[in-house]
Amino acid sequence: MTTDVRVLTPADWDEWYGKLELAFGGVAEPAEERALWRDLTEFDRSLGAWDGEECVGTAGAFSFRVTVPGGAAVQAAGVTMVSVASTHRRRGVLTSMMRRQLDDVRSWGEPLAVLTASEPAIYGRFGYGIATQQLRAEIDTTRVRLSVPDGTDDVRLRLVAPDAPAVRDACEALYARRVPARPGMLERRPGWERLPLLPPDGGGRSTSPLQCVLARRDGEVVGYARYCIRPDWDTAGPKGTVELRDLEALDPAAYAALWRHLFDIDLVSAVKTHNRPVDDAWLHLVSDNRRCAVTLRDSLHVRLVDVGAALEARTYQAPLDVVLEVEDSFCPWNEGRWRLTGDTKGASCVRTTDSPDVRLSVRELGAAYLGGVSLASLAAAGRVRELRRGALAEASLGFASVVAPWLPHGF
Ligand SMILES: CC(=O)SCCNC(=O)CCNC(=O)[C@H](O)C(C)(C)COP(=O)(O)OP(=O)(O)OC[C@H]1O[C@@H](n2cnc3c(N)ncnc32)[C@H](O)[C@@H]1OP(=O)(O)O
Repeated sequence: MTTDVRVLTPADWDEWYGKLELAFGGVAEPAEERALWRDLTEFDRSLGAWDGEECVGTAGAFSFRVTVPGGAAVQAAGVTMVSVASTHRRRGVLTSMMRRQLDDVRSWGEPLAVLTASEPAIYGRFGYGIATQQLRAEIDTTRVRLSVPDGTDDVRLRLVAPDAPAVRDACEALYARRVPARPGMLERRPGWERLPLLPPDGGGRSTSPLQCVLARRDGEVVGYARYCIRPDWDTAGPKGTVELRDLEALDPAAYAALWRHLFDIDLVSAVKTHNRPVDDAWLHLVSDNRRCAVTLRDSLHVRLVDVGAALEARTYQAPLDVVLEVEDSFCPWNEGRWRLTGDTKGASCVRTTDSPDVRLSVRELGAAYLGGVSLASLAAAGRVRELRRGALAEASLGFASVVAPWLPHGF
């Protein structure tokens, strides 16, 4: 079998996207969501694998800018919409698309590729490491109490229509202010503001439409939460759930006021959240974390496409001067020794022939890159080797991030 991997044209999008849907089980997406993904598709960055006239593989790449430790926004290819037809699986079609895509990303001068995986086992072989986790929780609000900080009562909350242009713009402006504060967050380019406004549950009738509460202090918007309500009843009475989509706030009082609102809604007994940072502050406001059913799941996978540029683009929490010996069989241009020096102000990462201090593969570098996975813990798993005593601690401290990296939404 020979497949031809080529750039997607608008005329082929319907077949291409149909094949993607089929590979994910064949349940058609709601029309609004499908239309959004079509509008967001960057055709010249998307690939199809063709067996004659038939599309048998898909892979897209959005143009993202992702926050890295230190607050810079770094260009990244947001790898997405990857699939191979069930008739053509396990014959190397994905591998050929990943080969072409990473070569393309390199030629575009983007130091990073990032993705979220349908299954975490797929992408390590291509040099992606799991860099962020998402925290999921189902909080029993009949038993768990919140302690809120001073000033919470000064925050005024209003229920508003989430898609009213002024509301949407206020939420986007606040989101944009939050982006540099946390590694892993994505700048939202025009069009992407539609993503958090998609109807919950595909517009089905088992949940409420999306609701939005805006937090204001002295007239200024200081936070927002968007959620829906899934009502439920049993013989004992109401037991609905608040399903939180997103929540951003500029300060602790606004943040606490929004969470208190979610806890206080009548006729519900749980707040469910499927994607929060692992260091989210509500974990310290609750009276009983055992009744919050917290779980973690892998989220953003990071691939350093240009090791030197990527490591220079971020800052380091503690001064470091280490020689990294990098293995990268899939992108051999990264292989070899790199001297990384840096601190909180900036960094340099250049080729060297000096003796290596730490040996690791590009996958481990990707995992550690945003500061949420410690090089020391990877070393404890045998995935990073310390070759100079003290170098591992130096590198681990330097790479760590003060706030946990987090990807706020899928793509
Ligand atoms: C970023 C995103 O869009 S994530 C979405 C990914 N897509 C899906 O999950 C949709 C359903 N699945 C599929 O479409 C396909 O099975 C894919 C894309 C996951 C894999 O495509 P294939 O063409 O079969 O992969 P390919 O033949 O190139 O496999 C390369 C290697 O990956 C391995 N591999 C492929 N899929 C998986 C998997 N799901 N889990 C673990 N290993 C896998 C193969 O065994 C092979 O290993 P080897 O090199 O040791 O022999």
